[in-house]
Amino acid sequence: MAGFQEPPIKKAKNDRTVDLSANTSQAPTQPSPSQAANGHTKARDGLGSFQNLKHKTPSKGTPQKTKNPEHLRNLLAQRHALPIFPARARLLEELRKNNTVIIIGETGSGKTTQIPQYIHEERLDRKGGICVTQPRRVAAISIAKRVAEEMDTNLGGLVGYSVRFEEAVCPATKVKYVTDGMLLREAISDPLLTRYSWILLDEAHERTINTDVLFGIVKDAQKTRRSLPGHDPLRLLIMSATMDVDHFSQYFGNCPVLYVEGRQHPIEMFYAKKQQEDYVMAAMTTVFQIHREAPPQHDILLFLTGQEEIDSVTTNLRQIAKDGSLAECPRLRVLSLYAALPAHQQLDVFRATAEGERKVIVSTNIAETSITIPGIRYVIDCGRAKVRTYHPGSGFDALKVKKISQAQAWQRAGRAGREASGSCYRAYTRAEFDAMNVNPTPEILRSNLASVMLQLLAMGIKNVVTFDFIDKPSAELLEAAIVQLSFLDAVVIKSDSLELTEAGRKMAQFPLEPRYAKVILSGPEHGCTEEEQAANARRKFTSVEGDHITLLKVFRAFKAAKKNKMWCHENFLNFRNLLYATEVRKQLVQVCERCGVALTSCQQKTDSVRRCLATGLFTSVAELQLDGKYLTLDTKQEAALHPTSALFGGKPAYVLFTELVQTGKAYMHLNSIVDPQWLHDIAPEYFRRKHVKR
Ligand SMILES: Nc1ncnc2c1ncn2[C@@H]1O[C@H](COP(=O)(O)OP(=O)(O)OP(=O)(O)O)[C@@H](O)[C@H]1O
Repeated sequence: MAGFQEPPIKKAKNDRTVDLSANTSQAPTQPSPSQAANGHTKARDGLGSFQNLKHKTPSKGTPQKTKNPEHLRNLLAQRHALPIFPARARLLEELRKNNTVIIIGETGSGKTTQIPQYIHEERLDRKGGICVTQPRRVAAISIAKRVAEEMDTNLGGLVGYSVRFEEAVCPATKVKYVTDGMLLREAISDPLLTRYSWILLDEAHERTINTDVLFGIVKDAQKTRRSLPGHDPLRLLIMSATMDVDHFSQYFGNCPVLYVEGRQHPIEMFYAKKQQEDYVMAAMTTVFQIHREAPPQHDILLFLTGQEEIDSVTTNLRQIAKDGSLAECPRLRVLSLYAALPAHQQLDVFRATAEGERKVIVSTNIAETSITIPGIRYVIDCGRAKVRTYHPGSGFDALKVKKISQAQAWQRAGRAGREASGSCYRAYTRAEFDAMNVNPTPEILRSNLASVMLQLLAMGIKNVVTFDFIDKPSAELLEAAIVQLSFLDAVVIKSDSLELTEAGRKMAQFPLEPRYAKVILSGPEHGCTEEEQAANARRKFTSVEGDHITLLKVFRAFKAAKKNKMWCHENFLNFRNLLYATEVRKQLVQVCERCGVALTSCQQKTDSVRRCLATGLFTSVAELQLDGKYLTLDTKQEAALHPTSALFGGKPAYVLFTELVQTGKAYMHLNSIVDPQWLHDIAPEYFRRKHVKR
């Protein structure tokens, strides 16, 4: 990189905030984590216990870890050194007084890990558990692990987590970290969220679609619980390091805003002296500058935009690390981190480095918020992220690299300086930073809303259009979702409301997009429920490895090989990914059983599988034109087969695609050949209007 300058940075504090750090000399004497856990064990079967979900740990009582007193003392000292600790008493006082509060505190001040523990230690969770949402699964899992350690309890006991297709909870779980999507799902069966006394919506500034919908759900649940006799109050905490405080406070009935001052470890900020033409090159150069100078075990976190870029940079970094001129430097362990990696691989980044080693983690914005990665002292921020925007008119998702917001830049910087002082290198100038948007655009204003709308309907919210959104999506987006759901026969449109059909009700039970749920529900009709689950299971963790039937064959072969690790190795298949697919499939089978969907298999008749896929994805079909190009039937958009597709190079007349993504050109991902006659059978009116020949 051309060089960095170091301007003074100090975030302005909002005028309306209450500074909790004032008057903090009277820090309370806390019970030790183990005392707190023990004390709580007695109350484990009280009203506040969670529903009995899948157990990863023994469900009897609150399992205790083998104690290591010194380690515990050390953890307790770390907790006491956090900026939030001196504010504990005042914070709790405010929480007792107010049913809803907004908490703003610097990254690393201790909001996510400490506040739930304070609530628990004071036994304010006697009547219901504490649920903390996170936008991402890797955060939910890793924070739950840390908090379980601090509370000296096994993960899945007093402290647990629940993310899609994976959870570690038991009836005694009191502090539960969940993805926002999971809490939304829970609200379908329990709209008043009765098993919780406390809901903490963390990283509110990120404005993920699920968190935005949760704002409305929890606000309504709180109001209804207040008005119904026999319900305990629902306490809400909205947390972040940076957010549009006035907007949020207004939405939540002018609730108070509490400000936790200070950070534990300083972060030195560096900006590029001049604008960088090639941010990837600039970032890589910075990695090696740091690598040459920093002591081993001072690790580096590099933020880039997407999987392909990250894969290419990790390959390059590994290559360059072999260079003779770096022989004196620590060994370099280069790791990738992005959403498409399976959970176990994502969690690899948390493993400490060996002696004489340095790890470099090259990540998307998946590592931007909440997490503490041990060892990270340096953050390099490219200032960009890949942003998905749905275009209702053309029906495709555009995936574009865009500048991040200032709030995101602060979050990225906040991943350094968590265990000790750190540095953040911004591959952009101070002027470029100043020109960034203050906050990111809420996802709900730029996403396909079909899934969310189905969930709201399943919760009994009849008029989705008048739902109390903090920021209302456009009429065009809402309309597009209604059209998609009615094509899937999930809803019927009545004069002023939407009504869920029986099929729609079932679709809402699946932790999948409505169109994939529809595919599974059509399984029995085509005698292939089992195959659909396999294909869907595989789809969860890979986007570009092949097409539906190829994946199905892989999955069947894996089962036939008795899930053998060596077999996977010999066939260049990822064993753990296939195991994960098996697990996902098992869970989808459970949902099918709950919904009364018969399990059938079409064996070798794989055209039934493709036909079944078309029942859910029939609006995602492209037709070959005379000039050899494809046009989507739905919106007449030009699209190409992605080079990774098994169909690439061939010219089938009709192609069903799973995803249409515009990166420069619009590419169809994960494709299957379909017969136009099937399309007419599935949705005659739709395809007649599209002039599809039989
Ligand atoms: N897995 C971990 N290993 C080591 N230290 C940790 C771990 N998790 C948390 N910590 C320590 O606890 C501190 C507080 O973390 P916490 O996630 O509660 O902060 P936060 O205020 O919620 O930050 P953010 O806004 O970035 O989410 C961290 O800065 C770090 O010192």
